[in-house]
Amino acid sequence: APRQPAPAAAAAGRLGPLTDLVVERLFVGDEVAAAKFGTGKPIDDPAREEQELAEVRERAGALGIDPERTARFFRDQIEASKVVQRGLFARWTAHPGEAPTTRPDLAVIREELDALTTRLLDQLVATEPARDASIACRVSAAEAAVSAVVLDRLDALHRNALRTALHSLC
Ligand SMILES: O=C(O)C(=O)C[C@]1(C(=O)O)C=C[C@@H](O)C=C1
Repeated sequence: APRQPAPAAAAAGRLGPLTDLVVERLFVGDEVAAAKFGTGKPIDDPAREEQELAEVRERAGALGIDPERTARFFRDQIEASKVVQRGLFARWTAHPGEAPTTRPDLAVIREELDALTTRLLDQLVATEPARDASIACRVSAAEAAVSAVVLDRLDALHRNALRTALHSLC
């Protein structure tokens, strides 16, 4: 069964709180997979993605952070969710006994994703000065990622997804 989305444990460093939200969103990907698996509903929903990206571009502008950079960050989060979903679909197809037995409501899950978007935007604002092209940013990102992997006990699939999610952070 997919892990229930829970607040991630506190990852280390100045990018820790942002990374915790990123991990929380990855685990919502488990819920999305459970909502779609066996229904014929495709993992990719380009219209929903465009709506999410348009929304964050607009809100980024209002928050005083770069709209295109913010959209790129969310594109990475969406791609990471798809890494999780594809991996779980493959796992559940190969091992039907591991497939979820209850199907969550995608509409409810999307409300959770929308709530996470607001919190992620707040953290993008808070970390904006730290997210430059510096070595210090990369060290902070690595510190946060490594601690999240350990504290949240991320398996190989979620570790890969986390790498995708943090790809353009610095
Ligand atoms: O809402 C969905 O259907 C999801 O699969 C979640 C999500 C996302 O991460 O926001 C990921 C892939 C889809 O293409 C659209 C959105």
